[in-house]
Amino acid sequence: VIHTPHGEAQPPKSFPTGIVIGVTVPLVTIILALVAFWFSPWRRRWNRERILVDNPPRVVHNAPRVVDNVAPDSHPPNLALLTTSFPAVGLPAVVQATGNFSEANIIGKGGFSVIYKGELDGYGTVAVKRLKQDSLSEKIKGDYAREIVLMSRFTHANLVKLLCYCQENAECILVYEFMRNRSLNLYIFATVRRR
Ligand SMILES: Nc1ncnc2c1ncn2[C@@H]1O[C@H](COP(=O)(O)OP(=O)(O)OP(=O)(O)O)[C@@H](O)[C@H]1O
Repeated sequence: VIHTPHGEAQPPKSFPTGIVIGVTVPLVTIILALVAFWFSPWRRRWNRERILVDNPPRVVHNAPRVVDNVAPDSHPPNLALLTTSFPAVGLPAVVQATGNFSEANIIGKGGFSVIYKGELDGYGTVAVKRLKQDSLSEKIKGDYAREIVLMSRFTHANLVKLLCYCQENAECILVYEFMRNRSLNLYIFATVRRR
């Protein structure tokens, strides 16, 4: 209570409601938008794009062409793959590496794939990303081919290395270097945050 010179008691002055609402509502909206963005797939894509923009591709000129790696009796490779130079691996080798895609070797699940840990001849410990058969739409196959074309041209500390691929018997499989002990997100996003 505030006392005037005349001794009359006056109620304490508060901020006008309009100002309080005018400041609080935009502030809360901005905070909610930031939280939503932080957990959204857009942030992941944005981070990936920043890595690619900051680090232009290093084109590999001397790797063997994909077409040289395709066994004569296997399916013809996707057209997009012919434009790249990248090692393919046979399905029997991947089956052996993952213990016939054993449940015990599953280390992760993606939206369209299951990821297995494996020991692949010539590569050592690897992560095998096997696209789910029920997810193999034309779009997903296109994304798979694009991932091979793009990843075969990039080498960067923040990108998990794609070692080879397997496209046989309707299987679409990507073989990556195995990242030990930690979530991939930590590898992918950590350096971007430090910048
Ligand atoms: N190279 C790797 N080394 C170790 N673990 C891996 C590797 N790749 C994937 N994983 C494991 O699998 C999980 C899912 O992988 P990832 O995030 O690549 O799937 P995704 O991109 O969601 O899949 P999709 O393309 O099907 O949507 C990861 O969180 C991680 O635990």
